[in-house]
Amino acid sequence: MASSVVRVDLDGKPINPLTICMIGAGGFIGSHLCEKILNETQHKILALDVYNDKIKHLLEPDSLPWAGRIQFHRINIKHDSRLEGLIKMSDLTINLAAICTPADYNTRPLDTIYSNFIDALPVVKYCSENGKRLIHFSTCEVYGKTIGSFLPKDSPLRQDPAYYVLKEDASPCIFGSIEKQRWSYACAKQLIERLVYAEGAENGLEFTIVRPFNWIGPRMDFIPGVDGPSEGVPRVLACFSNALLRREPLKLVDGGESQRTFVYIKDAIEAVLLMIENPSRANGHIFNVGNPNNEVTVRQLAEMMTAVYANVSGEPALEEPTVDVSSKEFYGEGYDDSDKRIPDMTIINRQLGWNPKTSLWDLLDSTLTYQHKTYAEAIKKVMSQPTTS
Ligand SMILES: NC(=O)c1ccc[n+]([C@@H]2O[C@H](COP(=O)([O-])OP(=O)(O)OC[C@H]3O[C@@H](n4cnc5c(N)ncnc54)[C@H](O)[C@@H]3O)[C@@H](O)[C@H]2O)c1
Ligand SMILES: O=c1ccn([C@@H]2O[C@H](COP(=O)(O)OP(=O)(O)O[C@H]3OC[C@@H](O)[C@H](O)[C@H]3O)[C@@H](O)[C@H]2O)c(=O)[nH]1
Repeated sequence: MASSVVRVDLDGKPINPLTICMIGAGGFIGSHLCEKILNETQHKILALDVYNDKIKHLLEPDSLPWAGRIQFHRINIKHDSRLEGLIKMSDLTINLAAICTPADYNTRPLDTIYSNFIDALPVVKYCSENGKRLIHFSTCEVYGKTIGSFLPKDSPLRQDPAYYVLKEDASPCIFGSIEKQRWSYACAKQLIERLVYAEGAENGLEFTIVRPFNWIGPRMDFIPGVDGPSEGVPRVLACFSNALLRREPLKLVDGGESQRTFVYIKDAIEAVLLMIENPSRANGHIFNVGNPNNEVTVRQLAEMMTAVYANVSGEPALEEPTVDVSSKEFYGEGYDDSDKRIPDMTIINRQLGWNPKTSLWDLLDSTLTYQHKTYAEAIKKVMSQPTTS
């Protein structure tokens, strides 16, 4: 519950209640951010999205303690004249709306580019023209590949952090060729970052850019055939959860050699709340938000999730828990991958004093407990239905 004690910022100054226009509030990150803001602050939320399933529990019933502080607007920002008015009514806009599943980047590159660049343009423009603060969600994918990935496999320099740690103000953005349409998303996100940055430099827009590094946890994406299309391909957490729930082998794309750092959504959301409530420390900055201590290869992630799920569900793991697939088979033509993603934490540490807390084992334990509770019965039902041939 939000306490009546006056909240203070990192410099000890009282925080006035804000009205926040949150675009994409019905998604994975948005749902956790809404929950946190409603539970712990007095801020008001104008929640914009095309869907609200993931925030239904925050909207109903009317007797909820924060009922007057969240208002849902079913809006597609591609074409809705209400957008500017809602931004004008707010102190701060947070833009989370995007197509952000890799399976779409090379198969629906136009939708990906429109969603991540063109559709975000009016949001930036309305904030700039109306003197409103903007927190824009970008991605760690803007870094693309590491410099180290271009070194010979046996080069000792590959072990040198200078060749792989990703720094907001120093690392280059390295993408593949245009035929590798995987990079359509990263490229669109990079251009909108540059636009936001330029609005800050030329027109004084007060902005913060967030680069999430694989935030994971409950409510991420969908389970194909249960709360999303059967043929849909979500991000890796939901792909692996789906396989575990169905007792099918986890698919390792191109050997599962790529590396990722995973951060627990609840840790990451704390960083976002610090940005919201400390504008003087957050404005004008780009922040990596990730957990450099939680690095694994995708193969290791599969092994850990298999072990944790066996524990959570009480069902023994499959004898052959993984299977290799090529990226062409899994994602189609034009897929490419980031090799390694370690966030440098200097800027977020210095400006906001934020550090992630949760280990990968712990976050997988709570997330897979949620997946099992939420989906195990539904999957049994789906799997017992006769398939149409
Ligand atoms: N989850 C991560 O680890 C991660 C990593 C890097 C970047 N990001 C970025 O963070 C943001 C949120 O990601 P998420 O994981 O919550 O994704 P998500 O898909 O769960 O949420 C995005 C939400 O935006 C909504 N949306 C999309 N287009 C819209 C439109 N035209 N009008 C209104 N609503 C629209 C969707 O319905 C969805 O609810 C995205 O910008 C994404 O690129 C996330
Ligand atoms: O079933 C699967 C799914 C995915 N993978 C692999 O697992 C890795 C991670 O895949 P994810 O689906 O989580 O997506 P990525 O980490 O590549 O990109 C994500 O990162 C940052 C965000 O901007 C986006 O949410 C998304 O682009 C990739 O190497 C992918 O090839 C598998 O091996 N098997």
